[in-house]
Amino acid sequence: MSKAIYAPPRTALFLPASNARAIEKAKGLKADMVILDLEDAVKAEDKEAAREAVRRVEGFGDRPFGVRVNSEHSDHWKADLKAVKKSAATHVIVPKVEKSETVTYAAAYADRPVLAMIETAAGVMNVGPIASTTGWGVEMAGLIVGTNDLAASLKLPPTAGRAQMALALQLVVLAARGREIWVLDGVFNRLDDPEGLAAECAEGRLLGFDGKSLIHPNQIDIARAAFDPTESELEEARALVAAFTGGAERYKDAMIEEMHIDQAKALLARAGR
Ligand SMILES: CC(C)(COP(=O)(O)OP(=O)(O)OC[C@H]1O[C@@H](n2cnc3c(N)ncnc32)[C@H](O)[C@@H]1OP(=O)(O)O)[C@@H](O)C(=O)NCCC(=O)NCCSC(=O)C[C@H](O)C(=O)O
Ligand SMILES: [Mg+2]
Repeated sequence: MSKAIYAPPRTALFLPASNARAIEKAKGLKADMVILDLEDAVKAEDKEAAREAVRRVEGFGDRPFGVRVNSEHSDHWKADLKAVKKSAATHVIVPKVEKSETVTYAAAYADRPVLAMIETAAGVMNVGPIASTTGWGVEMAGLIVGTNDLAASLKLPPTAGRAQMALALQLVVLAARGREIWVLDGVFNRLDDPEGLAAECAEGRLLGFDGKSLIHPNQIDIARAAFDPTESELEEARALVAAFTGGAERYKDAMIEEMHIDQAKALLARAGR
């Protein structure tokens, strides 16, 4: 299968592969990536029909289209990977990854670039090798944090928040940046809390995530705005690039060097996507 090159998604919308209405709706939504779920969002009795839907969907225009399979410990693992192979999906999303071999297996069976979900303590402790999986035609596309399962795996009490998983989030970002692959933040469960979502997206961007995984259409615009550079960031980047002549220089009240210009150019390129 020929593989297109995509920019890292700011917004990756999950929806149950068993929900035909949501699949139709997603075609007209502005999420950068659409992910059909075969795992937690699909009831056991609907799994086969959901796989059939995955095989039938023609795609979502020129956007990346992922399918999340059930985990390697489930009875659905191989059937799901086979369905992905027969589908128009551009990526396979593998949940609860704890070792490189899982990525290798999924890549071989689904014949798609892999986004590995890191959502257990064991996955976090092994995230470096997982992000570095190579060989056997594996294309490691990126990492997604699964914050709900991670909270359960860490045995966090219901009152815990993101602060209590900060180290895990940062380890995932570090592993992805070390391999120059995508890294997406976990979902925000509260459907009617736009301020809370905006705050969590802003925090995710500050941590270095490329974008956020989403569960509802009303989350798309908020997440997209949070992960796009602001006008003042862009103005500052343009001014910095224009001012720089080389070496170490004073710019306003700070020292700038080549790496600051590279960062500014990357920001401008991101805005021009
Ligand atoms: C969470 C929901 C079950 C809420 O459903 P509902 O209350 O029915 O939504 P609304 O009535 O507000 O929907 C309004 C319209 O929008 C469409 N819709 C809703 N959600 C989606 C969606 N995700 N994609 C596309 N379209 C969507 C409805 O069909 C309505 O359309 P219309 O009929 O035209 O009015 C539901 O939002 C949902 O199922 N969300 C996705 C759930 C999911 O995929 N979960 C898996 C990913 S979560 C995850 O990965 C967690 C991770 O593993 C971890 O451990 O953290
Ligand atoms: Mg999960």
